[in-house]
Order: sequence, then C-alpha cells, then structure tokens
Amino acid sequence: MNVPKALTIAGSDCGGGAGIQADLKTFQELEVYGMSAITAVTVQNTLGVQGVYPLPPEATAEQIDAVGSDIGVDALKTGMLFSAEIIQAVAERIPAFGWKNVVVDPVMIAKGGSQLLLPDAVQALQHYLLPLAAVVTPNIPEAETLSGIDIRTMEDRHEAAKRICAYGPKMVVIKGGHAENHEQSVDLLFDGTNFTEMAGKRIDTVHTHGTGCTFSAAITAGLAKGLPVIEATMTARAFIQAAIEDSLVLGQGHGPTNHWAYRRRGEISR
Ligand SMILES: Nc1ncnc2c1ncn2[C@@H]1O[C@H](COP(=O)(O)OP(=O)(O)O)[C@@H](O)[C@H]1O
Ligand SMILES: Cc1ncc(COP(=O)(O)OP(=O)(O)O)c(N)n1
Repeated sequence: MNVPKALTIAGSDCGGGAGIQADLKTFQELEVYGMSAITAVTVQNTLGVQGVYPLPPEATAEQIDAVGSDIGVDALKTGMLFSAEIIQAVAERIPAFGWKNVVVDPVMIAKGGSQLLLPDAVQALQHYLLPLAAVVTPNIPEAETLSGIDIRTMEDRHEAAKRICAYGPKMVVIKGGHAENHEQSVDLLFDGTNFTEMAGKRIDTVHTHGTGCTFSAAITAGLAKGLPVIEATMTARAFIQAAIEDSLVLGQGHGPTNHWAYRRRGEISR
C-alpha cells in the first residue's frame, strides 16, 4: 500500500483549533499520514493566545531530520515559525532532502492580535523560504506585509500577488477571509501568469479560529496524494468551507472549525 505522507512544521495550539493540531486533524481526515516538527508551544484557547514558548532551532531541525531520514515526506507545510533562526534551519533542510511539495503558510499574527512571527523574521521568510515554496498562502494582512502594499481592492490583491511571486514561489494564494465582502469569501490564485478566483459563500460566524492552518494543511494533503496544485487548492477550499459551515461552537470566544465536516458529507476524493 502506498501511503501518502505529510509533515507540518508549525507551532502547537493546546486548544486544538490551529497549529499542528489542526494540521494533523486535516491530514487524517484527508487520509494522509501526518507527522509534525514543532517550532513553538503556544498557550491558547478560543479567547486568545496567553503564552508563546519557542523551541531552540536545533530541536525543530532534529525533528525534521528524524522523520525525513526514516519515514519520508511526500509534501510538507510550514505554519508558525516564530524566528529568523528557525526559518533558516527549516530552509536549509528542504533542499537537503530534495522536497518540492512545499506549502508555506506565512503565519504572522493570530486573529486576537498576538505575534506568532517576530517582525525581524519577515525578511528571512521572503528570502529563504518563499523561493522554496510550491504554494504560499498569505491572508490579506500577511500579503500586505510580504508585498509592501496596502490591499483594499481586488486590483491591489493582483499587484500584491505579483510582488510576492517575485520572491520565487510557484503559486501565490491570497486568502479572502479578511476582505470586506459580506456575500462571499474569495481566494485569489496567481501562478506567475494567470489569476484564478475561488469563491465560497461567506459564513457569518465567529468560529473561524485556525481557518488558515486548516486550509494550507488540506492543500498539503492534496499534494501528498499527487494532486496538481490547482486541484489540491480547490479541494482545500471545499474542505474549509464545510469546516466553517458545520461549526462545532466550542469555547467562549473564537471557536475552532469542524475538521470532520468534509468527511461527514462524503466528499473524500482519492
Ligand atoms: N467567514 C468565512 N466564510 C467562508 N469562508 C471563509 C470565512 N473566513 C475565512 N474563509 C476561508 O477560510 C480560508 C482561510 O482564510 P483566512 O481567514 O483569510 O485565513 P487566516 O486564518 O490565515 O487569517 C480561506 O479559504 C477563506 O476564503
Ligand atoms: C500555533 C498557531 N499557529 C498558527 C495560528 C494562526 O492560525 P490561523 O489559521 O491564522 O487562525 P487564527 O489564529 O488567526 O484564528 C495560531 N493561532 N496558532
């Protein structure tokens, strides 16, 4: 049996809605064997982030080496990387193992406002990690930071996607969760030549904690199964739409999404 295998290099969210917990749940739901290399332990729940404890960069690097040298990795994603030193350690390993199916979710600030990437690490992300990415998935504030432009319109998003693409990723997906569109959430894809829009009905809910992690993990799962990037992204869009629509309503604040909603709808594709 050929088992698709995916690695997440990200922070731990003890509340289970974002970070490695969301990624591993997503891999499992999409029938991909999940592995993790932890970069930081966060203390958080639906009310926000209460603590951030980064690991030494060697600890992340050794976890990557352990799974890469033994089990193997068909696709990987990065999430919360916290510091320039951790980014450098991760970026050295990717070409050393020859990994190409690399999804970079450039996590910077949690929805509650907590810093998950140090400001001086943005340049390391741009120069060391983006050139290795098959897909990079910024939300609108992250796209503004990476591109250096304010995004108010879809035209601004086109320009930001072009500027981010210039760092070297093969595909840029600027997610639309933060856009001021009350009808739809529209994600913009740019492959260096063509733009594609993927729209879904916007759900009026506060339970969107971990949407970005879950979306990028679902893309990673698709790549691990051998899907082309555009197809993996379309499946991920359907996965996150179901996860937001069939919300679990947990906790007193911004609750997690429902990682089993997509499977329950019978939508798993091989
Ligand atoms: N309220 C919503 N209704 C439907 N889809 C949403 C909603 N919020 C976010 N999404 C989708 O969830 C994914 C993550 O988007 P976003 O929230 O922008 O990322 P992040 O969690 O990184 O801030 C995207 O595919 C986006 O379109
Ligand atoms: C450990 C950890 N990693 C990433 C995030 C951010 O997740 P995201 O999907 O962007 O969702 P929000 O936190 O912004 O709701 C996180 N919170 N924790």
